[in-house]
Amino acid sequence: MEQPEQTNTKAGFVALIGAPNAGKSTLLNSLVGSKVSIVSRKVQTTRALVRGIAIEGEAQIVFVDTPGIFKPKRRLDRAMVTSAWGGAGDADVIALLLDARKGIDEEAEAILAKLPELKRPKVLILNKIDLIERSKLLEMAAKLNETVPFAHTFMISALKGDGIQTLKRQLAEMMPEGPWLYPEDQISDAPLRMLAAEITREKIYERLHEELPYQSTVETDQWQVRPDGSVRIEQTVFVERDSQRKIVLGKGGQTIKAIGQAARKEIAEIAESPVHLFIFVKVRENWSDDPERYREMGLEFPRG
Ligand SMILES: Nc1nc2c(ncn2[C@@H]2O[C@H](COP(=O)(O)OP(=O)(O)OP(=O)(O)O)[C@@H](O)[C@H]2O)c(=O)[nH]1
Repeated sequence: MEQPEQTNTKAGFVALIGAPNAGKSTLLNSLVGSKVSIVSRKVQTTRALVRGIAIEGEAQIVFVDTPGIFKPKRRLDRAMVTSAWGGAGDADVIALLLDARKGIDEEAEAILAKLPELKRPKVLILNKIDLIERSKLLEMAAKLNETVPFAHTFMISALKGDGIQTLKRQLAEMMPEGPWLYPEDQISDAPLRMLAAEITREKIYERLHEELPYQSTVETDQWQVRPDGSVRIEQTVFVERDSQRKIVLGKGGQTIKAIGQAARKEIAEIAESPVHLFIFVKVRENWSDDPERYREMGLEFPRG
């Protein structure tokens, strides 16, 4: 793994919580770089989706999205809200991103009421400060800090780049010491790999959720850009029993074929290039107890 040789590296997860339009994508783009914008498509079935990986000095900061927390609408979203909060609870830092111009609306209040349940360090990020008077901004920050004790409050304009460097530096500071979670040469496509896995998982779920509730996980093992610009992707679906493997494959491989076709189409859209997708189905007992599988999903293995 390529990373600075010193032992004082830091790495961790930041759960970025923000209502639609708060400016999450804009912020991630300026923290992480251009690649992440490709990943703005919402996959709402996920527990925690890696949206981008930023490097600041010796620190690697992995931003995960916790979708569905704000006003979940679809049935599946509602079912995932509990675990989305769980995902945020596993993060090293929880960052609440609010549109300062909107003030503290109903959605923000609902989040603020739940935040204290998560026993992790929290930071407040007030975005779009270019659109609001300073006195109003300070008033809002004070009010929010009365409700929830935030470790830090940042006032930024994601669009104009104001306050971004300070935010990045402070988040890096807050990461726990430890080796980097992703090798440097994989950083740019890590969110895409993860998203591609999520898409395939979504397709499996859509077709088989009655027969296969939460018993499969998907990993992207290979993401190789070929000279003609197409991408060769290999994924593995892990199930817990051979009977489940048979279900995923279907009669004469029909089910996995249909899943693969649907997934390939969507992955090609996010990759913005033709995709050759190869899916393998493997039985691995107790994958849900294996820390490595969690890391692959961009999650920390639940402690205790
Ligand atoms: N004026 C101003 N506009 C901003 C700022 N940050 C984001 N915006 C705008 O707010 C809108 C929503 O921004 P997005 O980054 O798409 O926000 P998002 O909906 O949270 O992102 P998703 O998670 O992808 O849905 C866009 O039109 C942005 O240009 C800011 O600091 N100032």
